Amino acid sequence: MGQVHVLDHPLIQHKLTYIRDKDTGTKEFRELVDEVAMLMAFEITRNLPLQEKTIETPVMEADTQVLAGKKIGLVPIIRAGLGMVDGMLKLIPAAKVGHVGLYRDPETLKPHEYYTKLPSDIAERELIVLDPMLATGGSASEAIHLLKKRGAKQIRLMCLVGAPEGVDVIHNEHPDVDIYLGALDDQLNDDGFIIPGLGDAGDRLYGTK
Ligand SMILES: O=P(O)(O)OC[C@H]1O[C@H](OP(=O)(O)OP(=O)(O)O)[C@H](O)[C@@H]1O
Ligand SMILES: O=c1cc[nH]c(=O)[nH]1
Ligand SMILES: [Mg+2]
Repeated sequence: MGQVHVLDHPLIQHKLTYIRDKDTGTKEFRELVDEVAMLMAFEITRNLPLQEKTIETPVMEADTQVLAGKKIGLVPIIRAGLGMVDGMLKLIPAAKVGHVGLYRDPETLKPHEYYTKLPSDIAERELIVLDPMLATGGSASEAIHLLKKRGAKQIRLMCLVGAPEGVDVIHNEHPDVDIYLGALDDQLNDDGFIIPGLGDAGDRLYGTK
């Protein structure tokens, strides 16, 4: 079964508080999501492989390390996942970006795909699926199914806020996928919203309420 990592760095938790606050407006919300994505990128890249490199410092020769060049792919789930891309790219600028467009039907809560465009070499890349919200898990699970159908082999999922229901769905349907969250919240309400959550991430990012 995949692991769940709650990234409890104080800066992430502090910024998440203001992301959750209903009085935070669109501009600030977008900036905070960008910043938290960057901080989460710092944590999620801890496992990147290094290789030895010998250099000359001004004083002497030194055996040091540089990134081994593992290929990364970011896959935001449109719309809300787009808000996390720039923050990730600040720390992983060489990553390629694929897009999966899904919306959740408000009645059935089932995801509907409307757009997919991926780098041609996803099978060779470690993919990080981005979406601020992991609620029922339907959207993230569908995105991961879709990536696997197109050849993806290594996938991780990164969300700002998750519900236990969504975590269970990913564990059951994709036991090979580790999940990285800013917070694991209590549960879903009757409308399928995470509580306490932060509301509708896409609407808050783009001001479409
Ligand atoms: O885990 P789930 O129950 O599937 O819910 C989570 C999904 O719902 C939201 O997207 P939404 O459908 O609102 O689309 P949007 O990003 O275009 O607003 C969110 O960004 C996730 O993609
Ligand atoms: O709480 C939720 C659940 C699904 N989608 C959101 O944007 N927020
Ligand atoms: Mg939405």
